[in-house]
Amino acid sequence: MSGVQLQGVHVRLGDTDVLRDVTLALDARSIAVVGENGSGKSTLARLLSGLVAANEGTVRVLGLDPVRQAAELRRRVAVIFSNPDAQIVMPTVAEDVAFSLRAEKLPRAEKARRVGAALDRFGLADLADRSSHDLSGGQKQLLALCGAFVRRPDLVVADEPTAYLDARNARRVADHLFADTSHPDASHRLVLVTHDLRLAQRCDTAVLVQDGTVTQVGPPAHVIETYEAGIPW
Ligand SMILES: Nc1ncnc2c1ncn2[C@@H]1O[C@H](COP(=O)(O)OP(=O)(O)OP(=O)(O)O)[C@@H](O)[C@H]1O
Repeated sequence: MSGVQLQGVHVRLGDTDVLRDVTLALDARSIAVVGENGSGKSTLARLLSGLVAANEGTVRVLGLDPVRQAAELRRRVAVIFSNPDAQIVMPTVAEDVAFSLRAEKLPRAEKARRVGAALDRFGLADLADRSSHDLSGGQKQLLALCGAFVRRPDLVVADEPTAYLDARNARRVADHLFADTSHPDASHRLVLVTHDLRLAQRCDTAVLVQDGTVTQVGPPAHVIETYEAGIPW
């Protein structure tokens, strides 16, 4: 299964060339995307999730064309944002996780089993009947993750998933994102947009985005060094 391949990609939003001439071929299991505010990282994440289309160039994610094979991409790619409120739709925690499986053709008992296992795994079993909107920010992000992982995605695209979390919840969320790929619900690849450079270090490879273009790809330590060297203190 191939990962991410971009060839000469341009994305224009309004009057802005947000991504310019991006060419990438990445097969790492975890990819960090780092760079300054407004450099184009979220747009790159949205491009890989099929939420934004390229104006020029070719995009392949897991070998799929995100425009022509949008339904298949949505089935195999899960997206996590900084603000979990954008992803929580059902009144209770258990219903919200079950909602993620609505499109899966599975027997009802199997769906219930998967929801139960996912709630356990994300430490939400005791909160199953609680109102999803009354959870704390950290619990909500775990719920968003639970809803993403219950579908057993092949790729998780996470855009600053720890931005609003305290240290303990940030670590919990990160541990789930990087979870042992032998776990039945976690044999996924990860694209992680983050300003947390320690988190970026945990990835297999990193991409530096500067002013709408990818300027470096390589081991996270090298890419972070380049990024930090370019910041005027
Ligand atoms: N829908 C849009 N229309 C016009 N410009 C946009 C749109 N979305 C994003 N942009 C612009 O594209 C640029 C890149 O935005 P993007 O959100 O991808 O950056 P980012 O690197 O994720 O930033 P941050 O680290 O602050 O989240 C910014 O200048 C932003 O204002």
